[in-house]
Amino acid sequence: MRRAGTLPGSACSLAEAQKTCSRESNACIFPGMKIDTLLYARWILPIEPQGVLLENHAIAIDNGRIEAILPAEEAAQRYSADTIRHLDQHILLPGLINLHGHAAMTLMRGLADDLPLMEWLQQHIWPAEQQWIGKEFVHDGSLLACAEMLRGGTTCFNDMYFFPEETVRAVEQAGMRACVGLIMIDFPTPWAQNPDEYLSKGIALHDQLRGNSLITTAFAPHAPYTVSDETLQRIRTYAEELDIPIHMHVHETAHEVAESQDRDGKRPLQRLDELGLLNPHLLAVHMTQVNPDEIPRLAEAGVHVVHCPESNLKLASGFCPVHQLQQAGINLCLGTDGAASNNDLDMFSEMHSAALLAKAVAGDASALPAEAVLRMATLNGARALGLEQEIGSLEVGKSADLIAVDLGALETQPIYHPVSQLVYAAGREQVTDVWVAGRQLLNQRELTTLDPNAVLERAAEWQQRLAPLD
Ligand SMILES: CSC[C@H]1O[C@@H](n2cnc3c(O)ncnc32)[C@H](O)[C@@H]1O
Ligand SMILES: [Zn+2]
Repeated sequence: MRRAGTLPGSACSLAEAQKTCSRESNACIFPGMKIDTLLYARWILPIEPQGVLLENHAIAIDNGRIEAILPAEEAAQRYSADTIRHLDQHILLPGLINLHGHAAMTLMRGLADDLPLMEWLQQHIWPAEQQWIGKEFVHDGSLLACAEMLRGGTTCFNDMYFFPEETVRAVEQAGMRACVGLIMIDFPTPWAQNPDEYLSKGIALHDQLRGNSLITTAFAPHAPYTVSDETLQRIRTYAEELDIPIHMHVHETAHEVAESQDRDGKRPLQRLDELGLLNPHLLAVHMTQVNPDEIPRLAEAGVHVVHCPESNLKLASGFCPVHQLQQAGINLCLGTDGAASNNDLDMFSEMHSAALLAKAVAGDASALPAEAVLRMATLNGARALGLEQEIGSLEVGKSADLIAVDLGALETQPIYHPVSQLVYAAGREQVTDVWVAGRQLLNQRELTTLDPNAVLERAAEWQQRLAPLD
């Protein structure tokens, strides 16, 4: 790991200033340039360039974007700001990106535990969804999810759930960033009755969100076992036309693969390949059942794999071979899945679990080191969502989506390697501050956009409705 002063911006010559600053004029060379926010931090982990950790640097933020990253002394000379923070025992890093979840399912947290996937879905979750989901449910559950994610350092999430316009409403209230799923499942639900209705509602939402700087869309066919060939082909065509991702549960369990072999005489991945879905639009979630001969095909096709270690462990779904996938050059991302199968939306514990599990599965203690898992939880996720130019790393010109983590707590002392502390020792409660597009959404652990008491009240009401306590 290289340290200190390796990013542009460490010297204040005009040439450097022009490289460092996003503004076109040479205004940066005048001391005291006015910006919105100046964050001094003990450490900054930009993620890109890889291997860089800056010490005693500052991030200048203006108009929602990263204006400069530079040594603290230079920042003090160069900028004045409306908001200045001294984060003396903190590390600043990009906001975490949760690449798979069902936000509204926070309201089903703990409703049905200790069951395998299909029993959990068919006997508990789907019947509860048929009875309870609606606009209010999805809005309230999504708001609870946004509050939980923000307090845990997640600034962006990729979602798949019914009534996605209500998830959008919650995300807008929270001020977060999200990619909402245009869902598809081959049975009628309170959201839509048939594939045509699912598709037309999804495309209408996509049209409505055009130009939204924080919320994007992806097609979200539920899984190979719940969506027909015909519908998958339509989705492939639309995804290419609109240039948006396809977010899907794939090869989650051995049962899914065996059933597909019985029904179609082929594994789901082969079926998806024949339908033309193995391409860089596809975000294949779970992937616990992967044959060695499928890996080169996934790599060649540019498929992104979303690893959800805790949900896979809890549902006993299996183990995703992350080390092998990574060695093949596949873009690996990280997701929590919904709170009904995890049972939290904690990307810190997800990183911890991913790093440990990868070593056990590969039988190799060097598999998935801390820096690699942080990249999965940030830049790789941004890449899968087509947002690599905007978020995922702290780079000049990118959106100021970042978090501060206090490493001063006794749980993360002493500090030999801050990056190791983040993955192997820190907890989400050490996230103190969160910004999305330069706007502060968590300030010293206080949510700035959401009222936690109101969110809690609604969650308690839903719990009464779903399963009244005696
Ligand atoms: C079409 S909306 C999403 C749909 O997916 C269900 N779901 C939640 N978690 C999982 C999982 O791990 N595998 C498969 N399906 C899952 C959720 O309850 C909704 O019905
Ligand atoms: Zn899921």
